[in-house]
Amino acid sequence: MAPSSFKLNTGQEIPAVGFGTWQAAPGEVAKAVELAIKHGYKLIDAAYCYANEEEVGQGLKAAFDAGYAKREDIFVMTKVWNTYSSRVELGLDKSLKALGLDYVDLYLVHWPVGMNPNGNDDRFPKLPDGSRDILWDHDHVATWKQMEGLLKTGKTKGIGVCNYSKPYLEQLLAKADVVPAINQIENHPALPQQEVVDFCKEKGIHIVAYSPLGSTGGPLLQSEAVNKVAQRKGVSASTILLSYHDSTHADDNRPKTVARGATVLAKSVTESRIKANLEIVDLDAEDLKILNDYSDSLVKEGKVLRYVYPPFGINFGFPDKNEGRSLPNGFAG
Ligand SMILES: NC(=O)C1=CN([C@@H]2O[C@H](COP(=O)(O)OP(=O)(O)OC[C@H]3O[C@@H](n4cnc5c(N)ncnc54)[C@H](OP(=O)(O)O)[C@@H]3O)[C@@H](O)[C@H]2O)C=CC1
Ligand SMILES: O=C[C@H](O)[C@@H](O)[C@@H](O)[C@H](O)C(=O)O
Repeated sequence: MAPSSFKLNTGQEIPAVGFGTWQAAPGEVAKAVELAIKHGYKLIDAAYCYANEEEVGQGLKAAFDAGYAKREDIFVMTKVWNTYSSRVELGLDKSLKALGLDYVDLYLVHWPVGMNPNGNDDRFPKLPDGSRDILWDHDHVATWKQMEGLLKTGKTKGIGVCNYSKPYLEQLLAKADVVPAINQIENHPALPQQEVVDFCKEKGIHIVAYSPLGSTGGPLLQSEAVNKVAQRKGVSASTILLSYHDSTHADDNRPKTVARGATVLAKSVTESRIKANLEIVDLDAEDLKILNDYSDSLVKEGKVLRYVYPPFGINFGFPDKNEGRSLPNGFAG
């Protein structure tokens, strides 16, 4: 049986399946969050950068007012955006105000990068040539030190990161007093990211997989390997892509490689999909072999599919993206 939650290194329980809010447009995200909680989601993922936290907050309030859940039963996480990387408490205060909450369950670094806090836009400052206004001397470890300071404020119960590769995590852990509770990364059979997944497991950092369907429009739903498993199981391709993360050792005889034991976040503003995405099935060794063979072949051919890679121009240390400039305390190359 797939687990319904995982224990973090903070002692908190994080649900196995969560609800994403990126690109959920104003006008639809409040209802989507309310419906998600109504149908049983216990984890909501937000971010300052999504510019829709106020509506996410309205959805939370509507769900609480309707009695679908209590605040303490819902795990809420949000993220500090890059223009706030040197003022993380201000970033958190703004998110809490927008969400209408007095604490979040996890506060995350969204990307290990700083962007000009005094640039021409609050979220996406640009230079005259149209490129992002990056702080090239930004030290992502200094941001983490500020994150650690938040724990004593009571405004967040835990802290974590997103989009950290193994080399970046090594830099962070060398100077950290608090090990991140989670690393939220793009993860699916077409981007297994085994290097960072294994490293996180070794360090007690829980993986939260984003864009499990391949992000906008769910392109991975067309994958042949995924559909083959879906047919074997008599379920939809989306159920397979979501179950891929949650599968653990129901049966200890399974090869270790099948146990990802990660939390997965899926986004939808469509009620039928919101409901359907809660369905998790147990994948057996043969199912996982089909998916893992697909992953292995993409890795071997250098053809993994990374759908979310914003144009920062920075080398974040992911093996499939060895390009861009390095940051101090970042990827050494
Ligand atoms: N930390 C980070 O940097 C990142 C975090 N995230 C988080 O992860 C969440 C999930 O990732 P996201 O990139 O949104 O992409 P997903 O992989 O969740 O895919 C979302 C897309 O798939 C569609 N969809 C959802 N369910 C189904 C279904 N059952 N059948 C067919 N289509 C479906 C949605 O359409 P529709 O809504 O129209 O139904 C939408 O177009 C984000 O919303 C965000 O919270 C994501 C990216 C980066
Ligand atoms: O969380 C989702 C993604 O990371 C998203 O926040 C970024 O891709 C952002 O839109 C950007 O362009 O930098």
